[in-house]
Amino acid sequence: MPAIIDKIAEALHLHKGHKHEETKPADTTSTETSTVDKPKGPVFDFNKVTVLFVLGGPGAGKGTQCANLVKDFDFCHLSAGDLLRAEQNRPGSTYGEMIRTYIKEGQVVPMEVTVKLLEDAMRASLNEKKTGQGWEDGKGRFLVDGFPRKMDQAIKFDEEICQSKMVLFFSTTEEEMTKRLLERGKTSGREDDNEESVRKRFRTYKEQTMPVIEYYNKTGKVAEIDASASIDEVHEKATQVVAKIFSGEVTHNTTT
Ligand SMILES: Nc1ncnc2c1ncn2[C@@H]1O[C@H](COP(=O)(O)OP(=O)(O)OP(=O)(O)O)[C@@H](O)[C@H]1O
Ligand SMILES: O=c1ccn([C@@H]2O[C@H](COP(=O)(O)O)[C@@H](O)[C@H]2O)c(=O)[nH]1
Repeated sequence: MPAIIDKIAEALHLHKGHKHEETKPADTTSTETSTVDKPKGPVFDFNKVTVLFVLGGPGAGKGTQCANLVKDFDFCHLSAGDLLRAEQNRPGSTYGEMIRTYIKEGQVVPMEVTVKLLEDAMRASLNEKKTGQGWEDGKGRFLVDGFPRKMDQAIKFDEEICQSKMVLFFSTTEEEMTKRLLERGKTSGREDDNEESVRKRFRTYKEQTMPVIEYYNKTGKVAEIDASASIDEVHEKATQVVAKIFSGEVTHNTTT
């Protein structure tokens, strides 16, 4: 493990038996109770916890559409970028400066940090005992937005946190995404909504995130949604796709 990852893992207590030593919501996790000599499996049970990954290029409209889908389907929306920005700004965080640098450079933060933030947020949400569709009997449903950005994150999350059900892939042209990001940059205050960072984010997207989408495409889990139209039109398409995923009508790759 490279030194920085080691340091991160140590501070996150990842060297000490990982999830099997942590408090878990009793009925959403795998069945093991002992902390030793057990085969590692996902922390959360796929049969109770539904995870839809939400991918697409920078500025494709992932966050916008997630906010709409939350209202339609009672999802818990977890944006990996938002969790990282919150950690960056948390007083006393060991990783604040490191996260700031990675985000400004459009690079993917070492996966241990992001996966841990997501796991903690999922656990907190499940322990909150939300009400609404899909939250009865210890169940839960999550839109994990802007994640996984890189193959190592995809494998780690599916194997150790929760097997994802499908990927919502919002696609549009780089030209349209750039236009949206630079417009957003006028008011967002985000340190990466400027021309230089946007260029770097697109490079990372092509080199590291597109292979993740290709990987899930090969495993038949990608629902591609054309995100070029207006927010309302894309929302309409996304709602139909998610409804079909929940009804079992969509179980393999689709394009809308
Ligand atoms: N269909 C759309 N048409 C026009 N503008 C849009 C559309 N969808 C989103 N936008 C706008 O584009 C900008 C980027 O959208 P959003 O933040 O949802 O993208 P994102 O994919 O989550 O971006 P990032 O990956 O950078 O976080 C926002 O200002 C949003 O209002
Ligand atoms: O899994 C992730 C997700 C995000 N990042 C970093 O955050 C920024 C911003 O992400 P948005 O989804 O656009 O809000 C991204 O460019 C990465 O630097 C990450 O490292 N890992």
